[in-house]
Amino acid sequence: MGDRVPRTVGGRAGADSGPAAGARPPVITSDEPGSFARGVLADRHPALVQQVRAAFPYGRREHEALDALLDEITDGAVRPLAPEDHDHADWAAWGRTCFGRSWFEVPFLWAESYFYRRLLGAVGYFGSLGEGPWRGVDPFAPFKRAELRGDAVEEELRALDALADAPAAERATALLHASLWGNRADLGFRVSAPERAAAEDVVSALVADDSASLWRLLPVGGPSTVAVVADNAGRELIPDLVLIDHLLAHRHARRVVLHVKPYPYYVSDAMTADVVDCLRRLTEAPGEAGRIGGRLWRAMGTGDLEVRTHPFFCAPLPYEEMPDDLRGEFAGATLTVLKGDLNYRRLVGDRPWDATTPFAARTAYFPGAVAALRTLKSDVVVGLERTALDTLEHSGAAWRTSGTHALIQVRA
Ligand SMILES: O=P(O)(O)OC[C@H]1O[C@](O)(CO)[C@@H](O)[C@@H]1O
Repeated sequence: MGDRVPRTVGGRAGADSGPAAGARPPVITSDEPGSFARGVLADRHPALVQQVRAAFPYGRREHEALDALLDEITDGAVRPLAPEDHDHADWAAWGRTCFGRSWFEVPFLWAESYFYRRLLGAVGYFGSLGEGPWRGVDPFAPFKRAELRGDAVEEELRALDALADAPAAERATALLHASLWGNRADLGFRVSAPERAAAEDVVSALVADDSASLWRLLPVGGPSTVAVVADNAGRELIPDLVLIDHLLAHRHARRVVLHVKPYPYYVSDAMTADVVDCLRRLTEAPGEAGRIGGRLWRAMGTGDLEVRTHPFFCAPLPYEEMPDDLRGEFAGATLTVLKGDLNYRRLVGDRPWDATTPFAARTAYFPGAVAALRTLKSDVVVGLERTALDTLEHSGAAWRTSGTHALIQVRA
């Protein structure tokens, strides 16, 4: 990993120092029985190891490494990367306070992020000493591919025809909501919680909706550059791309920069290869979807749409600790849109905040206007009205983690 990702702050992954640390609740860990975080580490991660193992004809070396990882994440202590690993120094700094401890005791966000790094290592994604037959083979590609070819995507693409002639404002709202709810289609979320995936049938609700502020920041014909920090590929990235096309075609933005992950992460997170797959899926579709795909393909060629990546997107750190080059990048955007649950946790901090803490206060450090589009799939949330919060808390539903609720929050 590059030197552009801060290393000196690594200790903070396990501690509570840093700017304005005073009033912060402690970072979430996974040691509380029955907690959401514990379920992810105790159930979801082991299930994912087995799914990846079953999806490829890996050799003995990869199977042994997966066995060792499974033992470590269920019963063992967190082990560091091997000294010869390309990113050993980064993780040595970020994990300084975590190695040797139980996976359940260290910060949840750190443990998840490091789990994905270790899983990639076990299946040889980074090769050994720059070599290796499984180098660069995305272990999650079969799941992403199946989703992209599935009936749900087919139907969603067909539905674009009906929207093509809708008034611009109606279309804008529909596409913003499609991008928002696309975040519920997250393959990691489905690994051990099919009952949650079935929550698609449940009537969904917005717990905060600052969409009017979002559109105010992007007046038609303005010189705006919009940064979109993508989350999942497939069923989320397709509506993200359709929204981006709308921003460009209706002149809400002159330019869009789409930020993706540099390597496979949290199962279905989008990388450049996934953007290409989605664009192909769009261009090969009939009707409006195909036209949108064609426009986006051309926008890539002219630079109106640019795809970028940065090692920080796979770092176990909050955005508050982003490196200067990324800070500069976001500072230059009219608006940065962060998609998804993990980006939200990294944006506001992975801590059990009082849910009425103002979103603007938690994101004041962010360089420029920022919007979060997220379905709620973990405990962290801020920016709620007291009455809305009380109603949710009294509902008895798992509204924070089940993906049935969503939010659009904006800090101008
Ligand atoms: O794809 P998203 O929306 O970032 O969601 C990923 C989420 O999945 C989990 O890994 C498990 O639910 C969360 O910890 C994380 O926030």
